[in-house]
Amino acid sequence: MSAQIIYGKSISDSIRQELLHEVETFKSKGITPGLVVILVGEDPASQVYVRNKAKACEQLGYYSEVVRVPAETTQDELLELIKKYNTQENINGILVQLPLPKHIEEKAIIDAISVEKDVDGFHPENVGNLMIGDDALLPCTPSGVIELLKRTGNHPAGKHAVVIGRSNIVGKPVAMLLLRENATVTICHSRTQNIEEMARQADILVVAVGIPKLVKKDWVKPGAVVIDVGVNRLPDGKLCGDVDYDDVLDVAGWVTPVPGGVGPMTITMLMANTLKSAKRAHE
Ligand SMILES: NC(=O)C1=CN([C@@H]2O[C@H](COP(=O)(O)OP(=O)(O)OC[C@H]3O[C@@H](n4cnc5c(N)ncnc54)[C@H](OP(=O)(O)O)[C@@H]3O)[C@@H](O)[C@H]2O)C=CC1
Ligand SMILES: Nc1nc(=O)c2c([nH]1)NC[C@@H]1CN(c3ccc(C(=O)N[C@@H](CCC(=O)O)C(=O)O)cc3)C=[N+]21
Ligand SMILES: [Mg+2]
Repeated sequence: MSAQIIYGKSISDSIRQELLHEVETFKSKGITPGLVVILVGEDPASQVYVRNKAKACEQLGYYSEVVRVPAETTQDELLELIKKYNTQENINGILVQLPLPKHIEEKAIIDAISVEKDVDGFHPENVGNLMIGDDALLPCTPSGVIELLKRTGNHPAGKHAVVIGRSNIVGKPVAMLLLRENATVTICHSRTQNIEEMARQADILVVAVGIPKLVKKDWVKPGAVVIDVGVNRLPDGKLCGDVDYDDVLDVAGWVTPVPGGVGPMTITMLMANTLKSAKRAHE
């Protein structure tokens, strides 16, 4: 038996097609969604994401700006830039690429982005609304994971979901969304004991750690759905996930590849959030 592959790229393409129809209706009223991506410094990995985001904007006919500022930019300068885009009417979404250089306090930057334009869903008010279950701008990678599950018929309700990783960007919010979808959720992290055994209890295993090929076949319950959020650049320049894809292939029921799994969904959910924000701005 071999796992079914969850082609995030093609699911992402069909969601973009759905979005395109909505965008066209919206644009016929003379309104264009706008996104700005702010990139501090020259991190080559970030450059790729930024390029993919700009490409998605072009594909959907959004207005898009990419602002590149040097790594030495001060926190105050960055705050000024955010303030400008908070009030700029043709911009509905502001994304500041993380991580930021060490001299800039991430929290201060995230707090400064207006809640309505926080298309990453990282602002404390959006995080709070996610916890409470109110309609919020949801973080892109976590909501992309939920879409992948639902669109492959792997509905989380009643399932045991194990999330490995507890970052504010991925692990914690994906756990919260799975809970919202009525899964029973376990969160594992670097201090978890017997992590393999924990993972093996999962009907749905979501891995967001940042260690190449950490998860092997003995971490996976036969038939489980394995969602690999990890994007790691190997020394040879290739991308790989946090899951040893080839190893788990004959144990898992479903598995996402890297690249072509969660990554494209993240960008698509960003586009969806930007449209949502644009619609709200014109209600
Ligand atoms: N596909 C996409 O769109 C995206 C992909 N990513 C990728 O996902 C991965 C995770 O990103 P992010 O959440 O930001 O990473 P962080 O480094 O912020 O968090 C990593 C988490 O993994 C935990 N961890 C570290 N080592 C182990 C271990 N040996 N066993 C169990 N848990 C461990 C940490 O635990 P502790 O809290 O105890 O330190 C932490 O909670 C990265 O590869 C990143 O590139 C990220 C965002 C979007
Ligand atoms: N404010 C902020 N928001 C983010 O959402 C954010 C961030 N900062 N910092 C970095 C992480 C990482 N991330 C990815 C997005 C897309 C792909 C992606 O498109 N991946 C493609 C391949 C891309 C490639 O070739 O490198 C794939 O997996 O198929 C990967 C990773 C968003 N992040
Ligand atoms: Mg991090």
